Amino acid sequence: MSEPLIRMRQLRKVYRKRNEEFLAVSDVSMDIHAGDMVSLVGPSGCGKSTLLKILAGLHGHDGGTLEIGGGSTFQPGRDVGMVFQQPLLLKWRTILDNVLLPADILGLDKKAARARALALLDMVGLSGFADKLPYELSGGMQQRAAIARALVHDPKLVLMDEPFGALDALTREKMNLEMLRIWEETGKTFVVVTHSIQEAVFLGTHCAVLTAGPARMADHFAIDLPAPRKLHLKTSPAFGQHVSRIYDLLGVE
Ligand SMILES: Nc1ncnc2c1ncn2[C@@H]1O[C@H](COP(=O)(O)OP(=O)(O)OP(=O)(O)O)[C@@H](O)[C@H]1O
Repeated sequence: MSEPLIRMRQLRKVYRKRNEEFLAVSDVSMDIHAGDMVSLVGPSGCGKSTLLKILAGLHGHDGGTLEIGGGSTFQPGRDVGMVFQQPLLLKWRTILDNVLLPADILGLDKKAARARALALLDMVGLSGFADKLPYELSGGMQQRAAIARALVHDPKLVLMDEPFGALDALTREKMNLEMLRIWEETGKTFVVVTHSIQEAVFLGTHCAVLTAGPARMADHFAIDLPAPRKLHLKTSPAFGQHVSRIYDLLGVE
């Protein structure tokens, strides 16, 4: 098998404030290969966002090893796209200009970036909305614009922190399907944090389960459900078995 895009071994993160120490992430070990869709699931406070921030280069780590790039150079600013729980669109910029923001910051060729942004807006189903302002779009549409923004500079790795947590249940299910389609079309590596065990199983080719108190990585396993995944898959015994496995790991009866 090819070298993983990300290799973590006994990764550990301690937050320090004056004399206090708080172990936020303990002994996380896993390989993530290019093209994987990895879901990170676990209870509130177990260190999911911390792990994402380490992968994004926003935080360092205190122990263990992290190798990103699979042998080639990897610059977090250039090679990572981020999606957050809220779309965080700039309200005075049009949707197109919001999507172009990373390209502007990185100083990419304007003409090529604009063409790519328009193609991405088309891919996320917002082709008629390039000139609108964020307030003219629904929450789900804004989050789709945020996904296009995360892809505009053609990153190798897309990190998503609870991307659909603020959406209603039905929109969230639709966005799950959209996201799987976008992931398949782009062929990129996605790491997605979620509180939802069902969402973790539905989206992931692999799932990492983290537990709190103490923070640790409980398991990391492949989710070998058939593609393309449709919502009815959630009623299948195989889907239920993966969900049960995560319930057991999290100690939920
Ligand atoms: N900058 C910080 N300084 C000190 N402690 C922090 C900091 N950021 C997070 N923590 C603590 O580290 C632990 C893990 O936080 P983190 O945000 O990674 O958890 P999470 O699993 O993403 O939680 P949630 O699902 O609620 O967003 C929490 O107990 C949190 O209080």
